[in-house]
Amino acid sequence: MAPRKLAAGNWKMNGDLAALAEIDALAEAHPEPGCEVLICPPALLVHPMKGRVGAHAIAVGGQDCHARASGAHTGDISAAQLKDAGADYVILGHSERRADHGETDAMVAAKAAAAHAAGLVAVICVGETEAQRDAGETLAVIGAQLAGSIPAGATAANTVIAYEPVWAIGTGRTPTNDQIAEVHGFMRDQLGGRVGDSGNVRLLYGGSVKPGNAAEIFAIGDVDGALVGGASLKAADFSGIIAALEAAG
Ligand SMILES: O=C(CO)COP(=O)(O)O
Repeated sequence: MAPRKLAAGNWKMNGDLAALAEIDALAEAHPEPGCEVLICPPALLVHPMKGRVGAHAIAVGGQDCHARASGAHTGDISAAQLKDAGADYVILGHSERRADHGETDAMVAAKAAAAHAAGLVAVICVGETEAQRDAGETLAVIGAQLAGSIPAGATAANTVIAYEPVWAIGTGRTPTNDQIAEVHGFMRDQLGGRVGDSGNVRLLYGGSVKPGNAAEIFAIGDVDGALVGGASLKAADFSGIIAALEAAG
């Protein structure tokens, strides 16, 4: 059976063909990773990255897809096209997409349904802003995002949930362990009855995860891995996070 825990890298709008050398370094550092390893580069790099990965156990994913299978949608990419290019995953509903492109929960759910139809695992992102946390609305916000963003037919096999507090992304700030544990426990409860095999859905934490704080975060109950931005760009950094997840068992 494949390892259940997941170390996922989100390169965002970073990287070029030369950056694919990081894949070689990662594969060398983790010839047989004890957790699942995923990198989501910009769409243009999905196919060359998949080629670079070769037979190594590193999965490749997209960072967004359109809700439709094909058609007159200039500049967009379908889930089937990502799959065709070698992707096995797609990140959906990242807070940067929600902010920059006005993506709503309903749009994220439609994209996730398209991803499932194309055979991709959807990594659905949720998370509160700092103002929402300060107002005591965190669980209400996360509950509403989960209710609206997860499509019918979601299961532990085709869906991963990433909790990414907006205020922790790229800031070097992270929630306390208790705050992460509270949200992850809440999410596990919310998935019950709504997502198939909900106890096995991978729940990732994302937001300023680094080699130096990864072990502490992975020791928190119901944290099944991480969605990593900046620290996924260099193999040396991402490797430290993968090692921490492997050690967490
Ligand atoms: O948004 C993130 C991953 O999707 C987190 O980004 P950072 O790890 O750079 O904070």
